[in-house]
Amino acid sequence: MKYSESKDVMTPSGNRGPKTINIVLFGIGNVGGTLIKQIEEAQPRFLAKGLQIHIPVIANSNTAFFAKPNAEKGWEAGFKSFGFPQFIQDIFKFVKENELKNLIAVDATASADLVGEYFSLIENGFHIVSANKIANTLDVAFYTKLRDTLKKHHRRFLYETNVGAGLPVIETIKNLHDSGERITRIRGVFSGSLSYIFNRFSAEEKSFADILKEASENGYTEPDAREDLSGNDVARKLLILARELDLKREFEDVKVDSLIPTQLNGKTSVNEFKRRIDELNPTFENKKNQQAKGHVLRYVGELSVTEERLDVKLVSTPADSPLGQLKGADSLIEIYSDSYKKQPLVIQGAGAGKEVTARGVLGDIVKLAENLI
Ligand SMILES: NC(=O)C1=CN([C@@H]2O[C@H](COP(=O)(O)OP(=O)(O)OC[C@H]3O[C@@H](n4cnc5c(N)ncnc54)[C@H](O)[C@@H]3O)[C@@H](O)[C@H]2O)C=CC1
Ligand SMILES: N[C@@H](CC=O)C(=O)O
Repeated sequence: MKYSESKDVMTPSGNRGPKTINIVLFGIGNVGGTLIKQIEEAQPRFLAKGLQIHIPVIANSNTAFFAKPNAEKGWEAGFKSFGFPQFIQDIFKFVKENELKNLIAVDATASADLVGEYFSLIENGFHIVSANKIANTLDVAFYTKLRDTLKKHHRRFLYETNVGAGLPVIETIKNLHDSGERITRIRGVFSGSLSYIFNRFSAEEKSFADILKEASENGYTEPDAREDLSGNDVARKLLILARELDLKREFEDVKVDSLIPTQLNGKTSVNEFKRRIDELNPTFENKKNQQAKGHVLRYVGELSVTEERLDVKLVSTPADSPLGQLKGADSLIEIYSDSYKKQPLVIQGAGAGKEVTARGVLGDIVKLAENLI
């Protein structure tokens, strides 16, 4: 498994060649697959700015593909024909043998197992960019240990897409907080998939189950849509923001109203859940019909920083309110602070979707690359 990347060569004008970043990509579903496409398309622009992004290793849950240099185009065929069973130790061996530098592991999975490998990735020289929210929502002991390990090995971990997909939510909140602003409350629609579902369900005569299926087909839901419907995904987002604000809260501290009816909760497998998805319909038809006139359903998260309270719930809100007017898979996040007391700072836009999320991941990669030599 030899991979000879184009080395840092001198150009005829005497300038150094482009700075090369080596990505090991875990997950080639909606986000990972789109990320490869976006990197290929943006490569000429990166090169013009002196940056070259290679993806020498592409892995899904069971296969790893060790690519040839500059051969990312058409990686799917290579992946199928020349993929190896995926073992993290083989990836470490490969990057070592090929002396690959500026290593970034991109986690575009929803896998807890991969998060378990973050420490060995860091110890083997990788920075991490993650769309996966799990590492930031395990217990505080794990959260702290991860940051201590990153510090010890001088590695970075960027995860802007954990909240609001491609929207600059974490960055904005972090900038405010780090500059001494006292954030008091963050509230809004944090789930792109549930925004899409309730925006349409409130306005159309289509069944809840049918709209949910379309949300999954569009790549808005989690790989297991029950993560969205249970409220876990929004709870994770609130917890991530709370921790950015130095609140040492645990996942169990988030008060969540699950949208999964009791008979489908708990022990159903993903496949059984999909088979019985129509059982969701009566519950949501009732909720829709029991509202006051001119009201719509929205699934809302609220972090009250001053009270250290995290709540996730379904509300009925006037159709002409800011949340009531949401369209598509938009998120709307209101940030209240000492400077934004009466009128919140508002971030709004697509809160899910493979294009916006992959672009957000690529944004983190480029940001990280700026600080590499
Ligand atoms: N789809 C969206 O709009 C957004 C997704 N995200 C996050 O991005 C992540 C990926 O989402 P999607 O691409 O929609 O999911 P997906 O289900 O389309 O793709 C997941 C991929 O991960 C792979 N995978 C699973 N376990 C793995 C492992 N141990 N090692 C390597 N690969 C593994 C699967 O084989 C699959 O290729 C999730 O954590 C999700 O929460 C974040 C923001 C928005
Ligand atoms: N499933 C999530 C995707 C982004 O995090 C959502 O619906 O918001």
